[in-house]
Amino acid sequence: MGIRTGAQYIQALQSRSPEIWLEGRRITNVVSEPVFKQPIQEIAKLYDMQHDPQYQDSITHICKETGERVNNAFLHPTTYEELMARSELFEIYAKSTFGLMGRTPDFLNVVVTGMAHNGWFLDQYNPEWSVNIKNYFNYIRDNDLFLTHAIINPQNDRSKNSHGQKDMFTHLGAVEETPDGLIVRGAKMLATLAPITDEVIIYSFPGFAPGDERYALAFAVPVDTPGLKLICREPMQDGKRSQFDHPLASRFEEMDALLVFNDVLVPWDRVFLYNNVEAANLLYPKTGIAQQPAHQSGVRGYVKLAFATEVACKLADSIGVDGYLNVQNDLGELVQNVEVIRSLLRVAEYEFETTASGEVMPNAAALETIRGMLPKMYPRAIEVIQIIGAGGLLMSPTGNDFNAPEIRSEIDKYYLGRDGVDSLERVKLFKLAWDLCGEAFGQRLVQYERYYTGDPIRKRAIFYNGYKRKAKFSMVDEALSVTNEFVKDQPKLAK
Ligand SMILES: Cc1cc2nc3c(=O)[nH]c(=O)nc-3n(C[C@H](O)[C@H](O)[C@H](O)COP(=O)(O)OP(=O)(O)OC[C@H]3O[C@@H](n4cnc5c(N)ncnc54)[C@H](O)[C@@H]3O)c2cc1C
Ligand SMILES: Nc1c(O)cccc1C(=O)O
Repeated sequence: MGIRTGAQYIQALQSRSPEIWLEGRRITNVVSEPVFKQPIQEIAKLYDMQHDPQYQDSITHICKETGERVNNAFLHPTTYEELMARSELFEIYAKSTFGLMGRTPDFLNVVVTGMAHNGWFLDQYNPEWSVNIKNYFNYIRDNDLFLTHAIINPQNDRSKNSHGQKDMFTHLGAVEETPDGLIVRGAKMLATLAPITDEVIIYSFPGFAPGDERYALAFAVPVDTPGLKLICREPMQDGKRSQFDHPLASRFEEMDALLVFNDVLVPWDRVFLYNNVEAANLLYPKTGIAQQPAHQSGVRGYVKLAFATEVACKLADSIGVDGYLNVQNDLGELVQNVEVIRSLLRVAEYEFETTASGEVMPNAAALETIRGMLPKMYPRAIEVIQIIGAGGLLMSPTGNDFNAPEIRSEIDKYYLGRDGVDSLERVKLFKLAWDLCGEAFGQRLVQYERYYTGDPIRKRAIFYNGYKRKAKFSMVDEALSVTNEFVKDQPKLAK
């Protein structure tokens, strides 16, 4: 089939009935549920862009294997040009949502592309696993599917491993093997956008210890597989608030869900890894499934940071405060942060790395630096919006107030901005800013940037330890060499 349209994506959602729970209600028709309606439209738009002549050549290509047109997320990059074809896709998709939706279909499609093309890794443990992931890759590519994923255990007692939790199946684990497949039980989090996806893929960040064998798993199943429950967090909008009052929150909320597996059967051909702690721990660092999606995250994060920076600048200009030195200092800092991320992305792409199997990967150090810096830069951009908007952010009237003739003249008089900025323009801008910096929707966006890639503190520590393993510190040795002769009888220290 190749690339789907938005209508085909929505039709597929309508054809299934996954077990979705939202505020204590079982959702029977996800497409007509107000909370999901607009986010579904935003994803459908991405599918439609694949057919739009303005974007088609930038975000899709003809698959060499099938001759069909498929999305660039399924392009296995072996050249710089192919890496950039993916970069272009990431940027076009991110701009379509101002970077506010992190788990658009390209993200996990890139993960599966990476996993499937690193079959050598799974082959070492079980050749069937690499065949399974390759077939799965072909399936999602040719049907243009949208995946969610859950790679974290539920947050119960983090001081204990999976096998040390109170109940053996709090964390998702294998219960038994059957001729048809593996029976799995327990929960996994945090499956962003799960209710409006086609398939669920499970694997894990490293961290398994001996004894965790039953939890060392990777597999994929359709989102409506019997026994799989999706328990949504509280929504941050009800789907009925106006786009005037909440121009971002009303459109771009990504629902997050806990996935509960109640003795779910995973067919053997959908098992990619099982019962192997070493393989589960090495899958993420060894196969590029960290590096390739970090390219998507970096580009998307760049767009989101640039968007928040634009909002801060427009806000300051609209009320005539951007002539003040303190405000210029804050805004200049944000613009420089955007430039830092843009530059790091270019380094990641120009200084690409080619693996032994010929896969071109964006430069790991540059991507990891983005991963380390965005969790600080994005919250800072939001803080600057809060500081510049100050009390005004809390004072916006609603769209209905503009439509009430009895107060319209007061609204127009007391809500206008600097010369040339009328009340409507100023209020619209402040509402946009409040969605980003005040609403629960905006707070989730901050939390996403802090944690989407794992704990930023531990990630930075891993980054430093990797640097230290390779570093020679030769400049320091060279600088100290002039002092070598000064002290007589220097102790000979082992290097
Ligand atoms: C909005 C959002 C969307 C997300 N979407 C997805 C998704 O689609 N799919 C998915 O799989 N995941 C998703 N994630 C999950 C993300 O991967 C995790 O939030 C992240 O890995 C951190 O894990 P945690 O939330 O369980 O925090 P925890 O690991 O429980 O950490 C809690 C606190 O304890 C500290 N801590 C915990 N353990 C240690 C330790 N061993 N050493 C030192 N300090 C420790 C941490 O530093 C942190 O301060 C999402 C997260 C967010 C916020
Ligand atoms: N956060 C990630 C994820 O959820 C899946 C794959 C990779 C990442 C990452 O940031 O490395």
